[in-house]
Amino acid sequence: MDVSFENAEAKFGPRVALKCLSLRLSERRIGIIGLNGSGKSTFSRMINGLVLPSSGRVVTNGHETVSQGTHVRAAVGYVFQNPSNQIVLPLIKDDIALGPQSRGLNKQVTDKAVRTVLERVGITHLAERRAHELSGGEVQLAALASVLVTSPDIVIMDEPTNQLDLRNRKLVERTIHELAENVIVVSHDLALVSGFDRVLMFHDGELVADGSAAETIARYRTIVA
Ligand SMILES: Nc1ncnc2c1ncn2[C@@H]1O[C@H](COP(=O)(O)OP(=O)(O)OP(=O)(O)O)[C@@H](O)[C@H]1O
Repeated sequence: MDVSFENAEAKFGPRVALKCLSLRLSERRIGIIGLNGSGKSTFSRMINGLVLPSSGRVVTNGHETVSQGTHVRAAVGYVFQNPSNQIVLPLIKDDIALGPQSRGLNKQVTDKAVRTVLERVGITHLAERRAHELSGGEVQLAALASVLVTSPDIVIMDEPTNQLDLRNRKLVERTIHELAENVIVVSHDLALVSGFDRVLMFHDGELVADGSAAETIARYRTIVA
């Protein structure tokens, strides 16, 4: 992964959601923490071009997010805060098949890719299930499978353990830790990011801490204390 923010700022109307920021991300596992409304999701959405900079630029794996959005989105898979919204087809296996199908892969190759990713995420038993029947943890894993099947270099997950019970949280946490892809996780779950290579903390739209997980989490505790 190679992500650069070059004097990048994000505004929604007059409101600055992310203040001017320059940094480079190359670590394999990056956590993003901070209070509600601090700019975490905005920052993570700028990496895949969902939010475009109002000034400056963001370059993801060599592609500028404004002018090369298609390349950026191919490189970055995004699991949203409410992943049930990103599962669009009733059956989980059909939804996961959408990615390979949209790349023009034939049925045989698509079916194999779907089987492989279901096994990888440990949800083969959910293939024929309907999204609205699944638990929160199962939905997270199904959305993750839909993203992984497109072979992204970077996977961003926004609040992946939010509202999960302890068992599902552990399941999702273990799955994230086993991913071979580069991972960026936005979370209020400090335990989840505590083993990551680098953790950033935002406060009021500003990057206020950037370092090891232990350093940044310690700083976060001083802010919420
Ligand atoms: N599409 C939008 N339009 C207008 N304002 C927005 C939009 N998205 C975010 N904001 C504002 O930008 C600021 C940062 O929001 P953001 O979602 O990045 O925060 P966050 O740290 O991810 O919050 P949370 O932990 O609650 O998810 C907030 O004040 C929010 O209201």
